Amino acid sequence: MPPAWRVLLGYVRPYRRWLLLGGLLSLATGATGLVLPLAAKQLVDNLGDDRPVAGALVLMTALVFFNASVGALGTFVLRRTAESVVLTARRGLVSHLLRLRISAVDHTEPGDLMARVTSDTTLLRAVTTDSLVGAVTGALTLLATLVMMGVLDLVLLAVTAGVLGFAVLVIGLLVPRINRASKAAQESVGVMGAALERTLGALRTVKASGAEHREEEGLHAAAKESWRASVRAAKWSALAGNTAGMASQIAFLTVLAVGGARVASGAVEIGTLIAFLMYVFYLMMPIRELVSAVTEYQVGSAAVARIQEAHALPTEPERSDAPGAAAPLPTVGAQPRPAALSFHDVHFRYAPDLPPVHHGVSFEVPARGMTAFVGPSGAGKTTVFSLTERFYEPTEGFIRLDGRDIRDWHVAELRAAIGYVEQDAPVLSGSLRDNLLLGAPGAPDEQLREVLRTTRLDPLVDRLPQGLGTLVGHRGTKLSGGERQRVAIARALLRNPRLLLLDEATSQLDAVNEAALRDTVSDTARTTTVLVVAHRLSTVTMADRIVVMDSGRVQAVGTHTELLAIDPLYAELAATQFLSEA
Ligand SMILES: Nc1ncnc2c1ncn2[C@@H]1O[C@H](COP(=O)(O)OP(=O)(O)OP(=O)(O)O)[C@@H](O)[C@H]1O
Repeated sequence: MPPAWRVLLGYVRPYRRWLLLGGLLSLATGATGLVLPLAAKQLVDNLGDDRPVAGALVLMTALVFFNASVGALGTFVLRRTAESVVLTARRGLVSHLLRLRISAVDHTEPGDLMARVTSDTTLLRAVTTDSLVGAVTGALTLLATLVMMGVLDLVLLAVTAGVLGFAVLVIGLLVPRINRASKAAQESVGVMGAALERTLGALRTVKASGAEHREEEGLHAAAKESWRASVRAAKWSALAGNTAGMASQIAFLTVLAVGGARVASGAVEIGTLIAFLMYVFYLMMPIRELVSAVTEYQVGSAAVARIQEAHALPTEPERSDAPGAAAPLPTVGAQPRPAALSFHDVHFRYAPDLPPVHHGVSFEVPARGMTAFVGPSGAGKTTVFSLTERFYEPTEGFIRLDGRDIRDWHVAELRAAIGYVEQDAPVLSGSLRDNLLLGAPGAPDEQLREVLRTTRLDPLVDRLPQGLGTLVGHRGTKLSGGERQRVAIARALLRNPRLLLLDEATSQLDAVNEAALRDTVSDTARTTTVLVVAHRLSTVTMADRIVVMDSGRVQAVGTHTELLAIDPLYAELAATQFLSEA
């Protein structure tokens, strides 16, 4: 992984002009601060020599106003740049997360990823202004102040440098501690995000299980851990900040004492000592800036590391000759050609440390018609769909859609050809219309009405006060299980798929709706290739072919009647579901 500063510079690059402007304004503010002591020296000298002081007073007033207004502008420009850096990081991360491989998502916690997008990116704000700009402006101002001090009196400069050198040593010891504590603090925010997501994402189950207290304890413990880590980081940062503050004060007092003696001995004038003391006072600002640059950099680099970790998660493969091409949208209105699907000796495991799920799966599904996949739980039926969608890649063997290896398809093109209804028929929060048009935003109203009729959703839409505009709640909680499934099926049909994958799509429907949907599927199968995974054989007895799977292998293929005669597993499944006589 590249070092944090290089990543940060990458984020900042598009805004370098703004950053430069902000930095210059900060420097201008610092420069006026440097001139002020000279004006004060002039004032004191003039007073001592009984000369007019009006000029020095006007200069000092002008400098104070200039300092305030340019300072405010500089702060605003830097803040704006920092917000832009946060925006760039967030956009980059969100775009990356949306393209993640499903296999990578399987190993992450959505709550932790959310924390990386929201909380970790926010920390870049401070690191941009305080670290990048603060380090440069702070160092330059510090250098300029030291030069001015040297011009005034070298002995007093040596005294100041001695005190500050000691502070730098102490702060150097604290820096690694700040880094470790910051990393732990941000990780604990991620852990808390994951814990929250787990509980709030299944609040009904938590309540039904009477587990509120246990979940509460877990969340409180995660919050406490986050507090503990942040407090540890705050402790080291405060110590570093105050070491710098204390060093400035010690320098001030030492200069006062040594300077007083030098004034008494006539080595320096009183005006010079006052100007020097003002510089020691002004020294505090760049020192604070530098210390905060160092501490914020530790916090920021921990955040950058977490953002980079998320960026390192693998994204989906795209066909090599079409990298980054925009996803083609499904053909609106027109009925596309149905596609054939075939698996050729497909072997697959979800992860290298997990047992294989497919041990050489082969089958051929011609274009058009309905094919059902049946078999015991865990046989690998849903995995057939996941591989067809290219959520995962087979470890051996290959899959063809329409005679073409699916690896030769652009992923977006492949998915545009497939309508997929997942096992738990997810519905996204938003309106019913948003959900239906998720995959086909340009679908004409006529087609939408047609699909609503086929999926028997039209009475629901008529009943709802806001019709298609009705909000369905988080994960569609305001809909019944059957309604959710029908919404998911309608959504898939609106994409005019060439291949429709229905996973347990009818399991939550009542008898009337199930029969209606069976008719819909049969109708669709006349113009499209339909694959159905079903446990209830009643829904698939009329399929053109049934693929029986067991333990990651295809055991038999045939029609319901053929399989009853030739396949003992199918006959057993049918017998347990009272379908043998069908
Ligand atoms: N994302 C995943 N990561 C790891 N293992 C998985 C994953 N998804 C499924 N599996 C495992 O793969 C095997 C096959 O799962 P699959 O969902 O394909 O079976 P299925 O035949 O559809 O079962 P069911 O009828 O119960 O839905 C199971 O043992 C399951 O535990």
